[in-house]
Amino acid sequence: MAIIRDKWRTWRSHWGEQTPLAEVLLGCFPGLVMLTDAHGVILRVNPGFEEHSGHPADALVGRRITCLDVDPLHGDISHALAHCVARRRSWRGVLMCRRADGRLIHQDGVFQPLEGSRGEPLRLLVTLHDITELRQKALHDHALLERLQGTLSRLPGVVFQLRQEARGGLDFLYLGDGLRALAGLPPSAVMERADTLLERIQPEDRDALTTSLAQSAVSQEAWWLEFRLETADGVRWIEGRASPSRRRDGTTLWDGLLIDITPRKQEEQRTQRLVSTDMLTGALNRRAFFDFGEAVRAHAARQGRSVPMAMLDIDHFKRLNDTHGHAVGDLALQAFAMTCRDSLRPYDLFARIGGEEFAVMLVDSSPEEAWGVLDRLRAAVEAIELEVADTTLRITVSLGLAVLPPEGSVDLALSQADQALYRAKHEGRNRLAESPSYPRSREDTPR
Ligand SMILES: Nc1nc2c(ncn2[C@@H]2O[C@H](COP(=O)(O)OP(=O)(O)OP(=O)(O)O)[C@@H](O)[C@H]2O)c(=O)[nH]1
Repeated sequence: MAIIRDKWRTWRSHWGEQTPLAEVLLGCFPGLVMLTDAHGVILRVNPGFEEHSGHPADALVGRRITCLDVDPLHGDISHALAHCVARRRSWRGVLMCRRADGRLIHQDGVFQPLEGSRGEPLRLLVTLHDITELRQKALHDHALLERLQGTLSRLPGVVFQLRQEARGGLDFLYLGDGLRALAGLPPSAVMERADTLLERIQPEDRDALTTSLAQSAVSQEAWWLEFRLETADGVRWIEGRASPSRRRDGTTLWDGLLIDITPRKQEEQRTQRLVSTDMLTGALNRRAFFDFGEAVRAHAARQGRSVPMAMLDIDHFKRLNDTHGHAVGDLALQAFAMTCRDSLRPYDLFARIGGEEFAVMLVDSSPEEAWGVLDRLRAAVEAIELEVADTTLRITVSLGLAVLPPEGSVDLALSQADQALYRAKHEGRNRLAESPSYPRSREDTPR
C-alpha cells in the first residue's frame, strides 16, 4: 500500500488533482505508461517514460503515439489504435518501436480504452514494456534448442528420458527423432503411450527390462540392457544405457540412449557359431557342449527337473576308415551327424566331443521320452545308405544313456553315459544301454 500511496502522490503532482484513480493506480506499473485521446494523440506520459524510451516526455505530448512505431503509418500501433477505438476493447501485442537514439526495441504493449460514466471523451491507456532483452534471450534459447535438437537427431542412437511412477508405470517424457529409424515409430506416439514401444520388446527380454529397471531404481546405479525389438524390418538388437535419478514424489527418471547393436550382435553370433561348431559335421564342439549343457542344466534345475543325455559312438568306425579310406570316413561322419540332427528337436544339444564320439542332451524330455527318441535315432542311423563308388555302405551306432540331475555336473553325467556306452558296445553294438541311475526299466531295452 505504501508504494501505491507514493505513486499516487507522484502522479497527482504530475497530472493534477483531477486524475482518475484508475490512471493513478496504473502508474504503479513498471515500464512506460501514457494516456492518449481517441486519435492516439499523447496527452500524458508517466515519469519513467524518458528512462524507457529515451524521448523527452514533453516533446511527445501532443504528437500521435504512432510516431514511436518503426512504421508510423501502417505499423502495429496504428492497428492497435484502430482496434481499441472501433471495438472498445483492449488490445495486446508486441510492438516494434524506435527509441530516441534510433535503436529498435520490442515492446509488449497493452492498449486499454477508458470510458467515463458521464460521457467524457474516450481515452486510451497505453502501457509498454521493453521486452527486447527477453526476446533476444528467447531467440538465443530457441536457436540453442534447435542446435541441440539437431545434434540429438544426428546422434547414432535415440536419446530418451523415461519416467517410472512409484507404482511402476512407465512413460517416456522425451524420445529423440532417431526412434523412427531405429524402430519405425514416431516419438510422439510412444511419448503418448509407452506400450507402443514396450509391447514390441520380445517377451523374454521384457522381464529382463522390468527387473533391470527395478534394480537400477533401487540401487540408483546406471541401467544397462541388451534386448530384442520387433520392427518392420525384423527383430533388431538394442542396447540401452541410462542414468537414474530419484524424485521426491517417488518417481525415478532415466536419461539415456538406445543404440541399434544388431550388426555387432550378428557378428558376435557368427563368431560364436564359428568357435562353437565342429567344422566337419556342423555339430557343436566339445567346449560348446559343456557351456550350453550347463545352461540347460541350470534352466531345468529351476523347475527341479533332470536332463537326459547320451554318448553316441559309431560302431567299427576304424574298420570303415581302414577299408574305404579317411575321406569316406568323413562322409560317413557327415551323414551320421545330419541324421542325428534330423532325429532331434532344434533346441536339443548335439555335439561332436571326440573323433567319432558324439553327445546329446535332450532338453525338456523325461528319461522315458529320451529313450524313445534315441532309439528312433539309432534306427535312423542304421537306415543310412552311403553310396560309395559302386557299393552301399551302412553304419550303426551304440548309445549310452545317463541323467544329469538338477545339482549334478555335465562332466560326471557324461562319464556315466560313457560307461553305459561301453556296456552297449560290449553287449553287441547298435543298441542303447543306460547307466545304473537311469530311471527306466531295462525290459524295454531293444535288442
Ligand atoms: N575319417 C575320420 N576318422 C576319424 C576321425 N576322427 C577319428 N577317426 C577315426 O575313428 C576311429 C575310431 O576307432 P576306435 O575308437 O578304435 O573304435 P571303432 O573302430 O569305432 O570301434 P568301436 O567303437 O569299438 O565300435 C579311428 O580309426 C580314428 O582314426 C575323423 O575326423 N575322420
